[in-house]
Amino acid sequence: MDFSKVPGVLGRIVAGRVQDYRDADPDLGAPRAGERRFEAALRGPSLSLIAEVKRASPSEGAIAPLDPATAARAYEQGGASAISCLTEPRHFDGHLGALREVVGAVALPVLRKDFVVHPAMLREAADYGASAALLMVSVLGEAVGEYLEMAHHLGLDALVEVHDERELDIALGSGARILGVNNRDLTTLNIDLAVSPRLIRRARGAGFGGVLVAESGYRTAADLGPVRDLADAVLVGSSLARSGDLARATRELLAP
Ligand SMILES: O=P(O)(O)OC[C@@H](O)[C@@H](O)c1c[nH]c2ccccc12
Repeated sequence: MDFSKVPGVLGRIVAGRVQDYRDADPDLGAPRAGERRFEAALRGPSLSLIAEVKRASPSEGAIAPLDPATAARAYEQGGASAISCLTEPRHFDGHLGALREVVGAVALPVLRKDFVVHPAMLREAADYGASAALLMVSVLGEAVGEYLEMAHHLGLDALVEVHDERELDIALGSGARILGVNNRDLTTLNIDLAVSPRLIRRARGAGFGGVLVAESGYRTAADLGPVRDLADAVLVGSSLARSGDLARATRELLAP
């Protein structure tokens, strides 16, 4: 695949990951049974929360020096339904070891949050105990369908992420069961909370029956209003990570 056309900040992050995995073995090995734990955790009568272990980001720089296992436990105590763990090292201060620590610390399903550009990244996610991996249409384009099959081969759920109508149409055609709509444009880092409601309505209108996740930029319970009766789940990182009391911040975010 040619990733050199990915624009802006996202392009720079992706270029680093392409380098990191240039010589990695693409072999996935034998098929593994899928438990679909991540998907199941997000379905439910009320809005579910995926709480993210996020120590830094390109838009905010250092966020908080979280210990991944401690942070994940606090999110679990606060009522999160799943944990997202960033493993990208250069821009998000994540690492693969954090994934294993988080998986060992909580009973909740864990998402490997990274810029997947190589099959080995999915094999690692499964080897380190993740229940799911992020696949970004802004990075993979039409190849997202192949990556989805690889994730399922490994027994992983996939959160297929989109940011605009064109990406959504690719995701809908890929066979994705879990769709995430990112309010943040990763090429410019601008946030617009109107993006998730708009694309979630479009996905439902197109007959999508899977799980829908609104992502990025949510700080308060009030912020969740526009997606409360629309999305199955929200993905929140920075505002929880920065709060100083992660369990309490999680509880307050989920309070209706
Ligand atoms: O910190 P926030 O604004 O609550 O956002 C969390 C999450 O949505 C964000 O970290 C994210 C969404 N998609 C991504 C893709 C790669 C890296 C990070 C992300």
